[in-house]
Amino acid sequence: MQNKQLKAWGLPTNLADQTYPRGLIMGRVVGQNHTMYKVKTAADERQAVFSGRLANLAIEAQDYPAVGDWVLLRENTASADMAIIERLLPRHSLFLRKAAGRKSAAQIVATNVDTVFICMALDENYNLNRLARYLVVAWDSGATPVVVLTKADLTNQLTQQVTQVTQMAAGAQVVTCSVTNDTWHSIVPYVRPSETVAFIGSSGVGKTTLINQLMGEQVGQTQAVRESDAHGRHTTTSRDLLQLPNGGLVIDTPGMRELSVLNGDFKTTFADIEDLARMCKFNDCTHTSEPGCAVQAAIQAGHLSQKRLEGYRQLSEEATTNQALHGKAREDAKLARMFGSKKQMKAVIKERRKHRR
Ligand SMILES: Nc1nc2c(ncn2[C@@H]2O[C@H](COP(=O)(O)OP(=O)(O)OP(=O)(O)O)[C@@H](O)[C@H]2O)c(=O)[nH]1
Ligand SMILES: [Zn+2]
Repeated sequence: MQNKQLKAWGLPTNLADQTYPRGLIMGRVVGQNHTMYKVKTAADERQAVFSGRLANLAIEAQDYPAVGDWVLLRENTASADMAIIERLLPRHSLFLRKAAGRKSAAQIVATNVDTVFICMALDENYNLNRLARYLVVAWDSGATPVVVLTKADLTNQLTQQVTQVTQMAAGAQVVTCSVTNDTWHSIVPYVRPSETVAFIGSSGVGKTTLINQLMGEQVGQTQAVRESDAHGRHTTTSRDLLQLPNGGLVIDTPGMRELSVLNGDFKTTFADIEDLARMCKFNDCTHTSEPGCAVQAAIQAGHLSQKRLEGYRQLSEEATTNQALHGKAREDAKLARMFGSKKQMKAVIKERRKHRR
């Protein structure tokens, strides 16, 4: 009974079929504001905090609940309207990025997404390398990417751009839309009842505008918080999962100034290059000047662009660097947990050495 309502919110069969400890209530995280979560249960929508944070248990960003997650709640006897998220249920997709700044902490963008709309505007936002960046992260998330070229009314090179994007996004569907005419309908077939879609892309590409179109008559009721940024523009600052009139579920994400790659799926995004690389004479070919390099041969023959190879190289190097940094950040976090802080850790080590002498 309970499950039927939750299925409308995207509850997958494998989670619905499990038995859970008595007294726990299942729900989906539909909003988050710092440490406070908004959870939709079959009966209501309630505020909750995460037990892992209270107990200082969670170690990594991935261990925290995020918008899109399925969780188990425990009623809080001390405070009737504040529940506790006791358990985070397994995810079928996880969109992760490196948090802004030099520290290489991972940050969850959204979870349990079925289709991710990678939005790129056909104005000065148009950038094929950035698109590749979004694609490697999106393919890695487990969701299916669809490239949405927005503001089609602002370009006079539509055909050429669509061709370039289609080549770059091999394997992913590409649609164009504009809200000034009715072409925004091109995204509608991907928004199916009980399935979750997420919109990602730079700030200002028109994500919220598209969501408002999907909301139809409910325009203005999107709950995303709109705040003015430094340039006085309105921008999305919180993440929310909304139910559309057609039963589809949508997650708006704050615009990203930069999407740094932590984990990426290069096999899918750059399948052409990875296929060629397997035919190189040397296993560790760097595709620069080695004899028998199939990648360079493809460039000479005009089957592959040098620019694409450079984009591939840059992104995979970035992923390697970020993973190394991330590994170090994880190690530091572990030490901090064991010793309180790096300073304390050093004090402990010093103390031990003294005793050994
Ligand atoms: N010309 C044109 N303008 C559009 C189109 N879609 C959106 N815009 C405009 O672009 C601006 C930014 O749109 P938003 O929907 O707020 O962009 P966003 O991606 O949600 O931005 P963030 O919330 O900062 O991430 C607004 O002024 C919209 O009116 C379009 O198809 N054509
Ligand atoms: Zn090679």
